[in-house]
Amino acid sequence: MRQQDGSPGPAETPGVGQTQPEEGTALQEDSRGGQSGDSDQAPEDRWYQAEKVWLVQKDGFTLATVLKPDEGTADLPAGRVRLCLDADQTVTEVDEEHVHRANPPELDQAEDLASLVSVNESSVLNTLLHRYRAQLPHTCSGPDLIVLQPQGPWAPPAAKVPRGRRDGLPAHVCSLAQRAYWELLSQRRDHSIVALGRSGAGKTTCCEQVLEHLVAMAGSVDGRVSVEKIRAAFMVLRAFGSVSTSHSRSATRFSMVMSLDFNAMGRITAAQLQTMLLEKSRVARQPDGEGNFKVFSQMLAGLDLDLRTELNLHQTAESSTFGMGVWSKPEDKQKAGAAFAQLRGAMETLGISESEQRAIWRVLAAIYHLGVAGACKVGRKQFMRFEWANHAAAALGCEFEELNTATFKHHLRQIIEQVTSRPRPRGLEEEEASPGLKMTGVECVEGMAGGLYQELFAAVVSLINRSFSSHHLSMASIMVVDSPGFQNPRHQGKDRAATFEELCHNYAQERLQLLFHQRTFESTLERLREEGVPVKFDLPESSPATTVAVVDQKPSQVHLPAGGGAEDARGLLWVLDEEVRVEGSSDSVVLERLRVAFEKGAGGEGTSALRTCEQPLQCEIAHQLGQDPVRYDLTGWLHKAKPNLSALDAPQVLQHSKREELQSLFQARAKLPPVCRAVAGLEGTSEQASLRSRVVRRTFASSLGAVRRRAPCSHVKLQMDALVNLVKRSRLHFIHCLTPTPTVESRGGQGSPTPPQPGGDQPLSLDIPALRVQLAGSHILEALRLHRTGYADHMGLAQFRRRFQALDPALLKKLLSTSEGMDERKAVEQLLMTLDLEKTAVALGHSQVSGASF
Ligand SMILES: Nc1ncnc2c1ncn2[C@@H]1O[C@H](COP(=O)(O)OP(=O)(O)OP(=O)(O)O)[C@@H](O)[C@H]1O
Repeated sequence: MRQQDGSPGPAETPGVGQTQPEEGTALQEDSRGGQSGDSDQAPEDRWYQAEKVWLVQKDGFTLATVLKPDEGTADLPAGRVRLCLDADQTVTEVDEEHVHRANPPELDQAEDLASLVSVNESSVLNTLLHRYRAQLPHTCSGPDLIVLQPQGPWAPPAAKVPRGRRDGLPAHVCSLAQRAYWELLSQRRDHSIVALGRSGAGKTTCCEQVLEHLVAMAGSVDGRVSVEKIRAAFMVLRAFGSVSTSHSRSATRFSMVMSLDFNAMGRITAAQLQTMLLEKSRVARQPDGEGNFKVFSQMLAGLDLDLRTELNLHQTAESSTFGMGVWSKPEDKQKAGAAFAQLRGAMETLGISESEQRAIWRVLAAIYHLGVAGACKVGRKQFMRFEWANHAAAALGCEFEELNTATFKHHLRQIIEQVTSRPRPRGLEEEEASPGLKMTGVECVEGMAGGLYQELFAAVVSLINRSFSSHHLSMASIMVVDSPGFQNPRHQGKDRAATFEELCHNYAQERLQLLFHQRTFESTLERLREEGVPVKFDLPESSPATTVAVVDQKPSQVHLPAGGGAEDARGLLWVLDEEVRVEGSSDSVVLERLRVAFEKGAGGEGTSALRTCEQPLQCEIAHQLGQDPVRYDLTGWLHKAKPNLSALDAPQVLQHSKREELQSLFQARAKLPPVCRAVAGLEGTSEQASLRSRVVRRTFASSLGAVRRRAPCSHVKLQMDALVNLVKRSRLHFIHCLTPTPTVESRGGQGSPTPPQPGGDQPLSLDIPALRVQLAGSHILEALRLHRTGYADHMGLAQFRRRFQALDPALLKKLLSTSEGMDERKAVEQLLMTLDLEKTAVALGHSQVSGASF
C-alpha cells in the first residue's frame, strides 16, 4: 500500500512524552523524507511511505510513518524498520519491537478500546491520553472500565460523553453500575464491582460514585438507603479508616465490601458493609511522614469544651508516642476542626445518637491517653505516666487496675487459670503450648490501643449497618469492593524498604488482581473449552498467582518433589505463623525459608517472584506480574506475627465498662463468635445479610487451627479469603484505576510531583512509563485481546432463545405447535440461521451461546 502523496497527515498530537528515540539512528539530512521521485536520491536509496505507526520511546511514543524500500533499494536487515518521524521528519532505523501500529485518527477518542483496529500499548495509551485531555477520564476496556484519575477540580459529567457503545451508554463508572443493575434484574444474579489500582488512583472515589448512582437510580423501598446516607457513610469511613500518606492524602487502610440488596422490582431493600484487614497498628505507629487515622486529629481539634474537659483533653500532652494532635500549621488544625463538625453531621445523618457519639469519643480519648501514658522500656511492664493511664481508664469507664491488668498482666491471669485449672476461653488452648516471643511493655500498650481501635471501628461499621438495615425480602445484590491501593515506596522516590503493613495491602491488591485474572482468562478459556468452542488465545504466561503464593501458599498446596526437598515451600504468612511458635527463631530464619522455597536457583522449584537483596533481611517481591517489584525489610516481622494478648483483651475492657453508653455500644459484639472478630459487619439479620455472614464464618471455620491460635498472619489470609468468597460467585466487573501523574521515580527522584491542570495554561504532564507499568501489571491488553476474539460473553441456550425468539416468527410458531417442546440447541441453531449472524460473531456451544456481549 504505497502512499506517496496522499499519506495521512500527522495526528493532532503526534507524540507523547520525550521525542528522543529509545533506540535508532537519525540518518543523514540527505535521506530525509524518503519520497520516491526525489531526483537527488540514488536509485538504490528510494523509499516509499507505508503505514502510520508509533515509535516507542523511553518516556513516551511518537507518531511516525514506515518507509519501505522501493524497487532497486536494498531491504533492511531482518527485524529492522525505517521510519520518518511525523514531528520533525527525521528518518531513523529501529528494531521492529519498538514500533506499534497506529490506529486511524478518528479512533483517538474511542470510547471502547475493544474497537481499536490495532490493540497495542502505544495505541491504548494514545486513546486514553486523548480522552483524558478532553476531560474524559473513563474508557471502556471490553467489559471493564479504565479510569485515569482526574486531577484537579474537574469531574467528568456523563452527559458530555459522546454515545458510542452498543448499549448507548457512555464510558463511565455510572454506566458500569447501570449495566450491572440491568443484568441483576434480568438474570436475578448477584453482581460485584471491584476497583483495582495503585494507592491514590481513585478507587474509593469510584466506589462511592457507583453506590451513589445505584441508589439514586433504583431508589430504596422505605428510604433507609439514600444518596445522602451513602455520602455520610463514606465520610465516616474516611475519618475512621483513612490516613495521609505520601501516595494519597486520604489513603484507605482497610478493605470493604458494601452490598446493596435489591428486591424483584429493582428497588433497594437494604445495604450492608463488611470490613476487614484494618491496619490497626497504625494507631500506635506510622511510617515517617505519614499520619494516624484522621478521626484523631479531627476530634482533638473539634471537640467542644465541655466534653474536652470531661475527657481530660483540655490540656494536650507535650508528646504522644502515637503521634496524635500534632498540626504543622494552624490552618491544618482549623481544617481538622471543620472536618469534625462535618463528621458529626454525617453521624447524625446515619442516626448515630449523641450518646453513641460520646461513647466513640471516649474510646478515641482513651487511645490518645494511652499514647501519652506510654510504657517503661526497662524493668517491670507498666505504664510510664500513671496520670495519663488514669485518664485512659476514666474515659473507658473502668478502674486503673483493670486497664493495667488487661494491658500488661494477661500472663499472670493465664498462670492462675492454669493452676486453678479453670477452663480457658475458647481459642487460648494453643497459646501456652507455643512459647513465641515475649511481649515488651511498649507492645502491650500498642496492642491495647490497636485492639480498642479495632473494636471501635467494628462498632462504627455496625452503626452504619443499623442505619441501612431492613427486613424486606431481597432478590439479589450488587457488591462494591474497595481495598487499599498497591503501594511501592519507589513510586514516591523513596529509598526505604516497604513495611509489613504495606505487604498486607499489596497482598490484598494481588488477590483482587488474581480474581480479575481468573474471571477474565481462566474461567473464559475453560468455559470455551468445555463448550467445544475453538479460540485462538493462550492463557497469559504470568499470573498474579505466582506472587500470591509467595505470601500465602499453604503447605497443603505444595506438590512435594521426590525426596521432599520443598517441604518448606509455604508462603510468608504461614512461615511467620510457624516461626513465631519456635523458641529462638528469628526474622532471618523466616527470610531463609522463603528464599529456599521461592527464589529461583535456590534449590527448590523457585520462581522469579522473590529475590533476596544485598541489604540484610531484605527481599524483593515481584508484584504486579513482575512489573513493579517492591523491596521489603523483614526486620521485626516475627514480632508482628505473634498474637498480641493485650489487643485480644481490649474487647472485654470495653464490654465491662461501667459507662452505660460504652456497654450498649460494645456488648452486642460480645455475642459474636471470636473467630471472625477481624471481620466487621456480620450482624445483619436479613436473608442476604445472613448469607454473607455465613460465607465469612465458613471461611474462618475452614482453618480452625489458625483461628484457635489467633495467629495474626494467617488471619490476614483468612480475611482476604472471606472477601474473595463473598464476591467470587457473583458476576464480576472491574474498574482499573490508573494514576497518570508524574511520580518522583520517573523524574529521577527530583522534586515533588506537580498535578496537571486540565484547562489550565500548562500542558498536562503525564507519566507514560508509570502508565505502561500499570497497564502491563494488570494484563489489560491481554484481556482486550481475548475479548476481541469475540466469545468473552455467554448466555444459556434457553435464555438466548427466549431473548431473541421474537425475531423469528417461524420458530415461534414451531415452538407453540410442539407440545413436548423443542430441543433447545436445534431451536437456537434455527434462530441463528434466521438472524443470519456471521459465523464468527457467535459460537454455538453444547449448552451456551458465546459472543462478544449480549
Ligand atoms: N473521578 C475523580 N474525580 C475527582 N477526583 C478524583 C477522582 N478520582 C480520584 N480523585 C481524587 O484523587 C484522590 C485519591 O482518590 P481515592 O482516595 O479515591 O484513591 P484510592 O485509589 O482509593 O487511594 P487508596 O488506595 O490510597 O485508598 C482524592 O483526593 C480524590 O478526590
